[in-house]
This record gives sequence, structure tokens and C-alpha cells, in this order.
Amino acid sequence: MEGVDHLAFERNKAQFDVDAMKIVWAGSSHALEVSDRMSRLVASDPAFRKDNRAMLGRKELFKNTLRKAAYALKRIIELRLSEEEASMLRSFVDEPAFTDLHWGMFVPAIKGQGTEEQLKKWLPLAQKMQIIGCYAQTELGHGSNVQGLETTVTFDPKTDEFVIHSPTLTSSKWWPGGLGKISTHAVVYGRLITDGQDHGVHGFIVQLRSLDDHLPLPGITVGDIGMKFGNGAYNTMDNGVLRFDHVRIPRDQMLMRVSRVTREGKYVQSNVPRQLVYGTMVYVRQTIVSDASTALSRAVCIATRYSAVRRQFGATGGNPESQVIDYKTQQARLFPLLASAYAFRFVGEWLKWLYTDVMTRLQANDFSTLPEAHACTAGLKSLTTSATSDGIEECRKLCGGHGYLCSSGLPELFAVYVPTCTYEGDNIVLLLQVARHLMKTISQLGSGKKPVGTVAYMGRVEQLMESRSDVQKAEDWLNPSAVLGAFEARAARKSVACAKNLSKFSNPEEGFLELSNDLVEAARAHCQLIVVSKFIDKLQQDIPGKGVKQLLEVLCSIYALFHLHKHLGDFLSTGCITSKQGSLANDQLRSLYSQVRPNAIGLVDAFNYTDHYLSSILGRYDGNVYPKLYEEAWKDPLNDSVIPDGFQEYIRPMLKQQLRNARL
Ligand SMILES: CCCCCCCCCCCCCCCCCCCCCC(=O)SCCNC(=O)CCNC(=O)[C@H](O)C(C)(C)COP(=O)(O)OP(=O)(O)OC[C@H]1O[C@@H](n2cnc3c(N)ncnc32)[C@H](O)[C@@H]1OP(=O)(O)O
Ligand SMILES: Cc1cc2nc3c(=O)[nH]c(=O)nc-3n(C[C@H](O)[C@H](O)[C@H](O)COP(=O)(O)OP(=O)(O)OC[C@H]3O[C@@H](n4cnc5c(N)ncnc54)[C@H](O)[C@@H]3O)c2cc1C
Repeated sequence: MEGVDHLAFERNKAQFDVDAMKIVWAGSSHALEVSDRMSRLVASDPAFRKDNRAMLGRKELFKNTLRKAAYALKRIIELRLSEEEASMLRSFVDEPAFTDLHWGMFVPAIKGQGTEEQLKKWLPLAQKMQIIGCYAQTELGHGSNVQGLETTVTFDPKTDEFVIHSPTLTSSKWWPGGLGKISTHAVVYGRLITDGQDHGVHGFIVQLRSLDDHLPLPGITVGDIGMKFGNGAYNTMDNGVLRFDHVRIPRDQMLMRVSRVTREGKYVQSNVPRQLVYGTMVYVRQTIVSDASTALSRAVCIATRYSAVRRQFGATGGNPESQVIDYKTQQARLFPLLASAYAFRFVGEWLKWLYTDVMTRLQANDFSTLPEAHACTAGLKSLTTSATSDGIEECRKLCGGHGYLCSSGLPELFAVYVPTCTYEGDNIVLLLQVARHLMKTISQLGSGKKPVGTVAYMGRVEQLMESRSDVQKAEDWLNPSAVLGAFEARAARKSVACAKNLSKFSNPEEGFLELSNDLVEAARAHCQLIVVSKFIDKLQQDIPGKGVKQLLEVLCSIYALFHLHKHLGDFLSTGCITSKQGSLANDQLRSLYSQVRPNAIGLVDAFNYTDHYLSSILGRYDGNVYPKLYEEAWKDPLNDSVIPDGFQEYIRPMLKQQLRNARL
């Protein structure tokens, strides 16, 4: 039935102020107002239609993306949108495009690694989109190992230029988004060579295509690397390949904040740490953590609404069948994902604060918090994207067969999302970075260096090695200090065990390789502790609105106790809790799921997503699923004709032949 809210009875069950929760989710009333306005602006404009993407061929799909990107910019200018509004509008257009890399990596790379003069020259061009840029780091042969890049950038003192060259096939740039067909410029990473000396990897601004006819400049070979996972999905992006044949650029196009080359060809390092060359990755990893909560909440919103609509089994005495959301197994799979979406939101908020703080310190030449920023962004990027990818797939299964239809929105969301586990740093490689940070922290404990920030708990390592949980009954697990105590002890003990094992190796690097599985587990335990502790910190704030804080407390406990249950082996084997305490946590979880149940629809409504943004029949706000699914099926091009193309050509003769054979 059109116009009827099939989920109204569920909405009436909510025991909290959904509008107040919307503000918490958005971050502030202002952020909610802007995101609400921008999402409606996009949803109400047919030019931003996206429900046909899975049906389009690559060329048509790509052309459509270019049209939308140009149209979005036109609307941004016409409506005089602020930077915040423009960025929100782009995110609600919800289609991976070259603009993501332009705004998300090219501009930040210049901002972070350019000198004042370079900023003055390049930023206005990029901000007005008079040039379009991408981030060309990865090569065919090397992605994770940045120091292994092979592209050479050799200074020629005779002409005051750099000569960029791809000496091998494996040195071809491979993957950069926006590079394949659109970018006019790139920040290219290559090995800087002066006077025969290799100074390692540095960034350079390179023009790739003519601003007149868009043709590649002499010496440049560039193109798209081909179709990627899933229909539609990330194929709206022109990930590219790029080769240089002795291409010359002026010396002042080396990004020179970290180090520079003088007119005479002398290599000079500034007082800024070398690692700042990796700064753009730190920035993007931080944005990816916030985006994880968005992607997971979309999937959870779809699965929760559909689980309330869907009924199977259990009809008694003329009553309808049970809603699948009432099955305890459905709740135990769905509600931890709902809790994770909120947990990632808050840890994302905190990470943004940390990043801003580090940037402010860098301006004042205080580099002390850079290692912490690297470890946190790397670890949380890894943890949240892995959990979100798995979570989207779980939501598909939670929707049964219909979840496999493109019209559920879940296949495309999954296909677009999964590369986050790989890009901006492979998730295992990043956890190993966290492990290095943890091992370094432990090795410095003896020297009296007090660990700070997210590793501060290591300062209490002796106490944490001895501590025992004092939980006696299920409700004791609702106490934040009980949860924190268990997560801190587990993380500390796993790290200390690794450090002890490492010390048995005469060659630490060999030990690190041999113990890398244990190190990854220790890093994961540390990152889960950060998520739990930042959720708990969030609850210390004043959070207005009837029942809002209470429900967030429930979600926080679910996030923590679900992980305690999932990793029970860890908690037991490290002796942080007893098996009795583990089963009490499980009892408490069941009770928490029951508390979420009446509020589930309200909690996903609080994400404030439009039907356009969700792009899912199963997740429709009004729950009117079946008529719309039925209607949608008839829109498939296969149903344009009763008899499909190919039938007369292949199947009819085959049928006839088989009939003839049978008669013989
Ligand atoms: C109106 C206007 C409106 C405007 C609005 C604007 C709106 C904007 C809207 C757009 C929205 C945004 C969306 C974005 C789009 C996303 C698309 C995604 C595309 C994806 C892009 C990519 O995919 S792009 C390539 C990423 N490719 C990697 O990710 C390689 C990983 N590989 C490594 O990252 C290194 O290779 C690896 C392993 C660390 C080893 O590094 P290594 O070899 O040097 O070796 P070591 O491990 O020895 O490290 C040596 C020492 O460096 C320390 N350190 C290492 N990293 C550090 C770091 N980052 N910061 C600090 N310190 C660091 C370490 O801790 C050691 O420290 P210490 O010596 O003190 O111990
Ligand atoms: C959709 C998409 C978009 C991208 N966009 C860009 C872009 O705009 N610009 C850009 O420059 N790049 C981009 N990339 C490239 C991306 O950053 C790299 O693919 C990524 O960093 C992983 O590197 P790799 O491909 O070399 O993986 P590999 O390192 O080859 O990984 C292969 C396997 O080896 C394992 N492994 C590697 N090293 C270690 C180790 N030390 N210890 C243990 N295991 C290890 C990994 O865990 C993984 O299982 C993009 C990639 C994708 C998929």
C-alpha cells in the first residue's frame, strides 16, 4: 500500500527521543541540519538517480559519473554552498568518482607536503578545479612497500629540471583513482636521485594531460586498468596505469616541505620528520574510519528494517508469523553490528580530534604525537574496515534470499566497500605497524619513558599482568571499569607475551617475521581496547534527550561484551577473566539484546538516511517491501520482451533437435 508506514507500529515502540539521537549521530544540531538539507537536495534531484547503475555497461556508467560530477559542481556554485555543504552534497551523491581523489588526496598531499609558495601556486588551481589531480603512489610491483617504489626522479642541474622515468614494467603506476581517464595532474611518488645518489621516495606535482585537448603530454602513457569487482560499484572510478619516458618537470614541482633540492642540486632536509611524506595517508586513514560507521550503518539500517518486515514461521491461533527480528539468533547477529556502527562513529569523531591536534602541533614544530597518530589511524582503519566489510556481508545474509538482489542495495555496497581493506594500506600490513609501536612502547618502559595517549595503560603493565576481574554477577559487566579492566589486561598481556617471545631472537627483525601472527592479534586487541574506551569516554559527556544516553550505554555494553564473547579464548588464555565470568558476560548480552529490540527501528532511523541514499527496497523507510520488489523485477531489461534475445538463435534449434532425437 502506497503512503502507508508499515513500520509505524515499530516506531511507536521506541523508548527514546529519536530526534535527539539524530543529533548525537550527526555530531551536532548544525551538522544534522546541513546533512539533512544536502541529502534531501540530492534525493529530490532526478539528475542524481543511481538505481540503474548495476544495469549499465562500463562506458555508459563512467559517462554518467562524469555528468553527475560536473552537475554537482554546477549546483555547488549556483547554490553558493560552503565547503562543508559541498563536501556533504558530494558524499550524498554516493558514487565513487575522480573527485574523491582530487579532494581527498591530491589537495591534502599538496597542503601537507607543499611549501607556502607551492600552496599559493597550486591550491587555488585545484580548489577552483581548473586542474584535476590524483595520488599516484602505488606501482604494478609495489603497493605496501612504499620504499620499494621504482619510478626514478633524477635532477638535471643543466636545465634545473627533474627527469621522471619508469625504468621497468613493474615501475608502472597502477591503481591510482582518477588517473585512468580524467586527471590533468598527479602527485607522483618516486625515488629522488641527485648526483647519482638515491634519497628515497618523495612526492612531485606532475602534469599528465594537456589543459587544451586533454591528450597525454609527450613521454606519458596513461590509461584505465580495467573492470573491477561487481557490477556498477567501483567501476565508476577510472583507476589507472601510468608510465613515464624521461618526462621533464621544473625543479619547483618537487613537494618541498620535508626536504628540497637546491638550484645546485644539493639535497637539503628540513627539521620536519621524513615520515611526513606519508602524511596524506594518515589523513585519509582518519577519514576512512568515519566512513566505516557510515557504510556499516547503511547496511544495518537495511537489515534492521527488513528484519522487522519479514515474517517466517510461528503463526499461532490466527496470529501472524513471527517477525524475523524477534529470533534471538537474528538479534545476536544484527545488534552487535548496530552497536559497532555507533562505536565506529564515536571513535571516528575522536580520531578526527586527534588528527586535528597533531596538525596543530606540527605547525608549531612539535612532532611528538606523530607516532601515536600513525599507530591509531593505521590500527583503527584496519579494525573498522575489516569489521564493516564483514558486517555488510552479514547484513546480506540477515536479509535471506532477497539480500542477494541488487535492489536490496547490499551487493553494491559490499562491492564498493571491500577494497577499503586493501587501499590506503593493507589491513594486515597496518596492524603490523601498530604492533611495532606497541613493542617499541614496551621496550622503552624500562628507560622510564612514560607511555602516553592510547598506550598510557602500558604504564600500569605490572598491575595489569596481575589483575583479576572482580565480576560476580551478570550485571557487574555493565560497569565500565569492569569492561575496561578486562580489555586493558588482555591487550597488555598479549603485547607483553609477544615482547617476551621477541626477546628470545638474536635478530629482532627475524623474530618479528616469525611472530607476526601473534603480533597482529596483539595489535587487534589494542585497537579493540581503543574503540571500547572511546565509546566509554563519549558516555561521560552530557548527552541530552529522553533515554538517549541509556540506550547508548546499552550499545556500548553490547559492543564490548560481544567482543569479549567472540574472543573469549584470548580473555581466558591470558587469565584476565574466568570461564564463569565469561558465561556471565554472555548472560548479560542476552538481556541487552532484549533492551535494544523495541528500539531497533528508532536506532536506525536516527541515522537519518533518505531512501535515495540507502538505495534499497528492503531498507525503505515505509517498510513497503513486497509490492516494490515485485514492481522492480519488471524493470529489468531482460523483461523488456517476453522472449529473450538468443532464444530463437540458440535454444529453439536445440529444443527442436532434442525433440527430433526423441522421436527417432
Ligand atoms: C568547495 C570545496 C569543497 C571541499 C571538500 C573536500 C571534501 C573531501 C571529500 C573526500 C573524502 C575522502 C575520501 C578519500 C577517498 C578515498 C579513496 C581511497 C583511494 C585509496 C588511495 C590509496 O590507496 S593511496 C596508496 C596507499 N598506500 C599505502 O597505504 C601503502 C602502505 N604502506 C605504508 O604506508 C608504508 O610503506 C609502511 C607499511 C608504513 C612501511 O613504511 P616504511 O617502509 O617506511 O617502514 P617502517 O615500517 O620501518 O617505518 C619507518 C618509520 O616510519 C613510521 N611511519 C610509517 N608510516 C608512517 C606514517 N604514515 N606516519 C607517520 N609515521 C609513519 C614508522 O612507525 C617507523 O617509525 P620508527 O622508525 O620510529 O619506528
Ligand atoms: C580500489 C583501489 C583503489 C586504489 N587507489 C589508489 C590510489 O588512488 N593511489 C595509489 O597510489 N594506490 C591506490 N591503490 C593501491 C593500494 O593502496 C594498494 O593496493 C595497497 O596499499 C596494498 O598494496 P599491494 O597491492 O601492494 O598489496 P600487497 O602488499 O602485494 O599485498 C598482498 C598480500 O601480501 C600481504 N603482505 C604484504 N606485505 C606484508 C608483510 N610485510 N607482512 C605480512 N603480509 C604482507 C598482504 O597482507 C596481502 O595479503 C588502490 C587500490 C585499490 C584496490
